[in-house]
Amino acid sequence: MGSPPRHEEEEEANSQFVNGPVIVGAGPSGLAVAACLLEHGVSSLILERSDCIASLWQEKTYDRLKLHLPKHFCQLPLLSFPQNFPKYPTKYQFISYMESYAKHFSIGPKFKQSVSRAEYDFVTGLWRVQTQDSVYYSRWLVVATGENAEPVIPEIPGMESFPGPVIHTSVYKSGSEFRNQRVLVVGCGNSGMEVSLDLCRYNASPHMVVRNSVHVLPREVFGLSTFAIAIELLKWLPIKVVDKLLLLVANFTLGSTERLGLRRPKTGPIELKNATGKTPVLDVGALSQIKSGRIEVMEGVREITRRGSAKFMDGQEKEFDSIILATGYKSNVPTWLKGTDFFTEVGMPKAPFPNGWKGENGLYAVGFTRRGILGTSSDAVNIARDIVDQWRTTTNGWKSS
Ligand SMILES: Cc1cc2nc3c(=O)[nH]c(=O)nc-3n(C[C@H](O)[C@H](O)[C@H](O)COP(=O)(O)OP(=O)(O)OC[C@H]3O[C@@H](n4cnc5c(N)ncnc54)[C@H](O)[C@@H]3O)c2cc1C
Ligand SMILES: NC(=O)C1=CN([C@@H]2O[C@H](COP(=O)(O)OP(=O)(O)OC[C@H]3O[C@@H](n4cnc5c(N)ncnc54)[C@H](OP(=O)(O)O)[C@@H]3O)[C@@H](O)[C@H]2O)C=CC1
Ligand SMILES: O=C(O)C(=O)Cc1c[nH]c2ccccc12
Repeated sequence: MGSPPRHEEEEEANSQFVNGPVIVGAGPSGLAVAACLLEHGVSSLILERSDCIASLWQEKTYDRLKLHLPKHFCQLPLLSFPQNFPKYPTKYQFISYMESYAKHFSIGPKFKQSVSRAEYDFVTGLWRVQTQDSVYYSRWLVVATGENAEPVIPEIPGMESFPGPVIHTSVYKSGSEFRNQRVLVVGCGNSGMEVSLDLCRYNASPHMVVRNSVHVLPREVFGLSTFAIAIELLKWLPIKVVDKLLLLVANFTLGSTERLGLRRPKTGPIELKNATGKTPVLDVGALSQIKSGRIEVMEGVREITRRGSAKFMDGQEKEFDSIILATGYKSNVPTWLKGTDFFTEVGMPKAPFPNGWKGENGLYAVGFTRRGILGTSSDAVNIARDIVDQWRTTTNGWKSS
């Protein structure tokens, strides 16, 4: 029996130099960067932990999800949505667009490659990117793992002893699994609102926890997208004024949300989005279910009991069959990217938009703008231009010196 290979020999056998950037993540952001690079003749290697592109959309979203911004805000650079898509495409249409996008540019990511560590080697001037089976070396590392890489699971006392199912919205598919159930929905962002609405359609009884304040805006006003109106107004007016107008319109069309238990933050919706990343809820029907009492708004949860009830901050106690955590997502960058202070401890670029796309030594970040696909597109164009400029001053990606 031969002795087992030494660590360095093993690494040697499974390592490869990538003549172009390594992109981590085959979501919209990774694909957009790859496409913009190919447009200028630069190829790249995408490493993706799951076995498909756009895995967030394919595997972690509910059946009834539609884009809630009009389609022209959600398309990637260089290829538009098909003409026949509705104003608010379904998730299936969005996925089919992403599939055609990858096919159009012949982008073939390496699947089932979870990046566990990446760091810059100052000696060789290369990024060393480690997955479970290989090590890749490249001059450029593009982080495209997204703001929604991992679910946020809150620590609620007693939750582990709840007798029924406790799931995060990333595994919720449809209310059909919760028919006639009393369901505690923790969180009131877009996911909490839309899951609660979906549950109503299956005759479940959702109780939605609102521990704080929330801005709810109509998705449309007089047939025009509220988001599009805001973008237009921002070209002429300061944020504070646009926020005032949005709130006027929201109060006019939706009525006061405060009396429904949905207190508004003191800061306006766009100012808050810019400062904290907190996305306002764009209402697609949940509010009318709250008004009719079919969705009950509850205060923060104090404790979950092993008997299957939840105790709330206001002293109420209610029994539930299931719990759905609509508590949002987080970046996973700090778990695998080492030796750089470009990202904060929660895995977001330190530099504010629009400057968070470029780090040092060939490091880039795409899709961390808290501006959805719109932000992704802006980052992808900037990153590709920057890398292509370097590529052109080198031979085959190597410095010609
Ligand atoms: C329910 C929901 C609805 C949304 N709706 C909209 C909308 O209507 N409009 C809009 O503009 N935005 C929307 N968003 C925001 C969403 O983040 C973007 O649409 C988009 O998916 C971001 O793309 P991304 O490529 O940056 O991230 P992701 O789509 O999350 O892709 C990141 C990829 O990286 C992979 N990955 C992560 N870690 C690793 C690792 N260590 N190694 C290898 N691969 C890794 C993941 O598997 C994933 O495939 C929505 C988000 C959610 C959760
Ligand atoms: N149709 C669409 O286009 C949709 C888009 N999205 C997008 O996906 C992204 C993620 O949205 P979402 O999943 O809603 O996540 P968000 O981060 O937007 O919302 C999380 C919610 O959970 C609450 N929360 C977190 N922890 C606790 C806790 N311990 N107890 C009680 N409440 C808690 C938060 O409250 P607090 O504010 O107090 O922290 C907040 O209300 C957003 O950008 C959203 O716009 C989502 C669904 C549909
Ligand atoms: O739905 C989302 O999560 C998005 O990221 C889309 C989006 C980008 N910028 C916004 C501002 C207000 C509401 C939604 C978005």
